[in-house]
Amino acid sequence: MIELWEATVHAPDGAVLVHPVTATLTERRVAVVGANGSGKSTLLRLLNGLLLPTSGSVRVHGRDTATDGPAVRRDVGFVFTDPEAQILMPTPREDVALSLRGRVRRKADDDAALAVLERFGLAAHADRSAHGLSAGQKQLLALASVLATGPRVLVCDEPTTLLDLRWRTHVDRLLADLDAQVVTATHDLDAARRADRVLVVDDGHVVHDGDPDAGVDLYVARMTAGKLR
Ligand SMILES: Nc1ncnc2c1ncn2[C@@H]1O[C@H](COP(=O)(O)OP(=O)(O)OP(=O)(O)O)[C@@H](O)[C@H]1O
Repeated sequence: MIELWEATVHAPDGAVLVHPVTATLTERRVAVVGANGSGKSTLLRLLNGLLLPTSGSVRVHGRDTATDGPAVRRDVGFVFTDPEAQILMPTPREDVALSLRGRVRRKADDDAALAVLERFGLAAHADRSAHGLSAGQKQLLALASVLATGPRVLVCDEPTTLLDLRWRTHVDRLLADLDAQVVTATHDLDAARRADRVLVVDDGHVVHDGDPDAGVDLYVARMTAGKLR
């Protein structure tokens, strides 16, 4: 469960990037939609304490991101739009194994890492350079490594943007089947309609919070009518 109470984000120059948001997210699948630069990523970064609200609070499973950041981040996995930001090791196998084992290296984890990579179509690349992967493969690796940590909540910032149709479908299914709560910022409106709850962000304001179809319809109407703030 994620609880935002009057959570607000100001830029250093005082501009309001996220206007006060109060919401209790209990649904398993929550989608966040909005135009480029509307504040989706900023809102998502609040959810694991990557960014702290400048006023108000954010709690995950009862823990405040401001006072209990490390514990929150153990529970909340975050998949960035740019996979380069989270590939830490030279090869895919090592990257996933690091997530599985923490700091102690064990052969069993290297084998388990290969099984994880298999699920993401990356087994053949397990021992090649992670930075030599294609953009879509890097996105799959970033997702595989985060899922290997077994998060209770997964926050994804446009996780399928770089993927071809086959892998987008695969990742959509995989996310749908996870036990973890998943909060996703997405420009894929069909995926947003399949969520349990949709938040629409417009110029830092949450202008809809609730029914997915109504939210996506509102977003499309605002975009096509040019009624962005
Ligand atoms: N540290 C910061 N200082 C000033 N402005 C910022 C800062 N971080 C983000 N912004 C601005 O806040 C706004 C929202 O950015 P954000 O990345 O949250 O948008 P987004 O909805 O995720 O966009 P996209 O769909 O393009 O990824 C943008 O105008 C961005 O330039």
